[in-house]
Amino acid sequence: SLCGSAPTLSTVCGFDHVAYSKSSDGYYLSINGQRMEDPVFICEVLESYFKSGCLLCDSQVESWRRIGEEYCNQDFTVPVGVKCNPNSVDLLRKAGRKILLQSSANASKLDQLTSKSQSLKEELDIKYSSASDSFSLAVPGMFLLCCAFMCPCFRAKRREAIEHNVLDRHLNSNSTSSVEVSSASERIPATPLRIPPSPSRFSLSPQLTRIGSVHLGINQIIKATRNFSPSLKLGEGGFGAVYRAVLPDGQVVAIKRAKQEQIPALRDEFSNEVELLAKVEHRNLVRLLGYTDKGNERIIITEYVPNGTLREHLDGHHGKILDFNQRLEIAIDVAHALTYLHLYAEKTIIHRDVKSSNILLTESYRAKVSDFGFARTGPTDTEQTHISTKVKGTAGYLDPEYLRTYQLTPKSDVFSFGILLIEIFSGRRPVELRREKDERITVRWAFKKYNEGNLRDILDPLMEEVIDEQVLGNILSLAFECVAPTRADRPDMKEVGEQLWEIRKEIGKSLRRA
Ligand SMILES: Nc1ncnc2c1ncn2[C@@H]1O[C@H](COP(=O)(O)OP(=O)(O)OP(=O)(O)O)[C@@H](O)[C@H]1O
Repeated sequence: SLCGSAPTLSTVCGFDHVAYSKSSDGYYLSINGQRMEDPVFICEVLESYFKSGCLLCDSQVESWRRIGEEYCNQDFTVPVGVKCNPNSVDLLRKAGRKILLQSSANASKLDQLTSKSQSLKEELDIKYSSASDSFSLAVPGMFLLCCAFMCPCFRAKRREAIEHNVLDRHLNSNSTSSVEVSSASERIPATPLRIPPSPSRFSLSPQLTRIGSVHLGINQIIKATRNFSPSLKLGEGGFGAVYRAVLPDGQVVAIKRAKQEQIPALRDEFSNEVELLAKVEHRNLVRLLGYTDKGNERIIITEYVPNGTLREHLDGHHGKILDFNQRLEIAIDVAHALTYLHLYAEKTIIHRDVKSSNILLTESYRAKVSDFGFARTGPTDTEQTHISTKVKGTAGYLDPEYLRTYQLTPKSDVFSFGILLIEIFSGRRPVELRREKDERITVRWAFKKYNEGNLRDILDPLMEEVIDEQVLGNILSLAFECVAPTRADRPDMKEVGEQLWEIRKEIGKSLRRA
């Protein structure tokens, strides 16, 4: 069978190091040390190999063809005139250049960006155990970095995993969960800039017991939440369940209780959230009021934000649909919150998990950024441009450069914000696997529409207003700047906030003129 012969399925076709390995859960492909898993682009890329002539050089071409047939349900016929090309890297590069000439520089950047972030997104969705035996093949990086293959023999199992992890997460549930790539810290990124993981995650200090304005013992918390009554449960995230509670003085708070079974593993996350929340005070950030770190309980008490999450509103779960101005105000609020974290908090704070389910809304539709479970303090030393750390965050919002290098900077939040901005105005989640193939990656789909001049197609169809195309264009081009594949090309959060503010001012002026 194909899988039986899989370890001999080796191709030399370029310069990237690609390992086809076996682990306890089946076969997988990794490129330059990165495990890859991408059901969306897999067939596109396979096709591109055939078209380039790359796979034709491979004695295993028949096996590859069978993968195409079985996995993609497609017959990858080789285009007439294409011959085995051992230098297909050049060929692919030329193809790349042609694309570059055809579209704007941004278009090509975005192409790389979306494909990379998508493949890595999938990688994040499924955690693997480490590989046992492996072999290598080399293929053109430009395409392969974007994508991955699957052996048909592990297809069924993989599909199950993908369906479970990705479809459930993105389609069947209303929230997108945060994940951690636990193997990341073990990998050596290909960068001379890498520094050892920073010990800057400071531990709980005695002063912290004095933080916040709410001091409750565990018994008082049990009373306030009616023994963590399911009827008071607001939701559940990676850290644990969140309850609404009324304190004896009438104050309404949110109580976040760590999952019992995960307390040892959550210790870092708990202290992280507490310490960071304790240091921030901004009207667009959820305020920490108190915490309990006793015995077998880890509990955080925060300000209660009464109007649900941004994602729920985009899904129409709260009845009224957010109008254009409300969406713009929400985007500005989030930009302000992140600017504060990056620039004005006691230390640079990188949120690392900016997403629509972490944006809570007040009754007047002002946004508050919550969930600091993954937040990290940024570089402390002015010489230092980044910190190196495990990759954490949520699939679809993750900065591809951070994924590749494990170097975290505030620009990773800028990337997530760009994805969020498109989500806010399109209503679409970053990844929607139930859509047509070319619409699944929202940022890619939006960029195509934008380039074709069909800006209005991007707008959330639930919004009934007619939006000025110039305004919409300005918002979208800002979002595309934020999601530039390299952080150097992204604006910082302060500039983003200022640009959004300008856009709002322009809207005000044109309304006055009308
Ligand atoms: N301060 C709050 N006020 C009101 N509701 C809240 C508050 N904090 C959280 N919630 C509700 O509880 C839910 C779970 O929140 P939590 O921050 O634990 O997880 P999440 O962001 O949905 O997921 P993950 O932990 O995977 O990022 C939220 O979706 C929201 O509905």
